[in-house]
Amino acid sequence: MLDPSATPNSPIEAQPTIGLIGMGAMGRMYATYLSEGGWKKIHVCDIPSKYEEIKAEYAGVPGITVLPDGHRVSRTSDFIVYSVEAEYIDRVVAEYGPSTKVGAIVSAQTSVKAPERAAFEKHLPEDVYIVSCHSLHGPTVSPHGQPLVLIKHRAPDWALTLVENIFLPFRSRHVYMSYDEHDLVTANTQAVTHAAFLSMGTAWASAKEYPWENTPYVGGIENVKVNIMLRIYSNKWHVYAGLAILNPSARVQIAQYARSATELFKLMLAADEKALRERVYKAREKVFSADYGGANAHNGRVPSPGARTPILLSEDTLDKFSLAAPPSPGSSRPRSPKAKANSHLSLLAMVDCWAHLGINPFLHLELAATPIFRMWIGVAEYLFRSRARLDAALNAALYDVTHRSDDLEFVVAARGWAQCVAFGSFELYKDRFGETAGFFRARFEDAVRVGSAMIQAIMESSPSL
Ligand SMILES: NC(=O)C1=CN([C@@H]2O[C@H](COP(=O)(O)OP(=O)(O)OC[C@H]3O[C@@H](n4cnc5c(N)ncnc54)[C@H](OP(=O)(O)O)[C@@H]3O)[C@@H](O)[C@H]2O)C=CC1
Ligand SMILES: O=C(O)C(=O)Cc1ccc(O)cc1
Repeated sequence: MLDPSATPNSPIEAQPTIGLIGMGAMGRMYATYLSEGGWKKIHVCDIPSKYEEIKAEYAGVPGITVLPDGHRVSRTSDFIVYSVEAEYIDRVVAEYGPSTKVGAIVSAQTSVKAPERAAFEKHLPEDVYIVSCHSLHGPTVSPHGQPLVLIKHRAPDWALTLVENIFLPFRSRHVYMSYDEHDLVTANTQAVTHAAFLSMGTAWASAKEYPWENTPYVGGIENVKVNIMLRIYSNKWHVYAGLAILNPSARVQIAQYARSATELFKLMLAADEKALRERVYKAREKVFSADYGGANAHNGRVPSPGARTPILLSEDTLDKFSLAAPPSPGSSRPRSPKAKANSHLSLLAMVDCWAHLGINPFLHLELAATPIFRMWIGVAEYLFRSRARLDAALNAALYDVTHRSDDLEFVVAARGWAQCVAFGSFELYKDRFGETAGFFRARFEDAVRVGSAMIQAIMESSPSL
């Protein structure tokens, strides 16, 4: 093992060679920003069979050299980032890790860190350092201003400084965590949020319903739900499967989400107004009151939700980000009919789940929120901040039976996703994901475009976030 105290200053030259193993969506995004940021020696590879194709694609791109495989990248690079499927990280590090250049710094983009850490500790030589990373956003979101988690696991200070400098072109906000903290935070934020959106998508697909065509629900925060659901289903299934199945904390959160949805739905079926109101108000108090002190609240550093500007824009502004067909020339689209309240089971269950698990979403919002998690809190606070809106949802949930079939589909979907994650089956996850994604595929292109514009507008409207 290198002695960090013996190497107080970086022995690596001013233009380090940066290695990227895995040139999928994230590897490519890293290559683009590092190249545009002026780094001159970026060695990249994907699996050997894609060598010629990637070489042709990157011919002439400043700074980038495509190599045939991870051995060549590992042997020649001072800083290496693996951006491969979480499910394969052990296999890939086992193969290329032993080729790592002496004294290099090794990192990975994996969304769940437990298997990555195990792979690094098992397969990397002792004379290399580990400073890992995780960009908390998808490949189509600009990294500017987004959180970039940095994990100094086995390294001297200069190595962390070097990694920070290499990533400067991203203009991301660096967030420092340990491997364990990372997995707990991302279980609380990403995994359970994705479970909610995956369930919405599966419920709509099972009901053979395109939600943007279902007029009672179209517009406002419903646009946020639909756009984000589609954004998730248009991404790679393995990203969501990995961070849910391989993160032990995530199972607990996802199971609680399904339990919350089921229990609330049973109260709705029984028309037990008293119990439902008590439970939902209690959750609201716990999650949204200023003096909330849940298990994850850190020394009173929790910002008061009442003191913050709400995350979401007005409903009128959100109406613009719709996937519904544009009005024909000369006619104006009627204002979205919002008179019909939605039972909002997916949101009631989310706040109930946060309350049960002692998760303070606002603390995560400050430190390490992905854009999707940010939107989701925004939707939840939109409903829960207003007693009138919340009561309208509860009345709809209890007494408007037209919501029952959608709510039933949602509960079945949430339970199915939770069971799939609990079983730890990548195959089942892939099949479930693919089936729902197939139902929505035709709208992915539009959804990514409209969703990116919506995320951008929401970010710009709340500069403090
Ligand atoms: N997409 C996202 O929103 C985010 C993803 N992440 C994480 O980043 C990592 C990569 O995700 P993403 O880029 O989206 O996924 P992709 O599937 O787009 O990219 C992964 C790439 O790694 C390649 N690969 C697999 N094995 C090897 C190997 N032995 N040598 C070289 N390349 C290999 C894959 O090839 P093949 O396809 O042939 O298997 C693929 O091209 C994942 O761990 C994910 O959790 C992190 C933040 C955001
Ligand atoms: O914002 C989200 O939650 C996304 O879905 C995009 C995403 C996916 C995986 C990550 O590790 C980080 C971000």
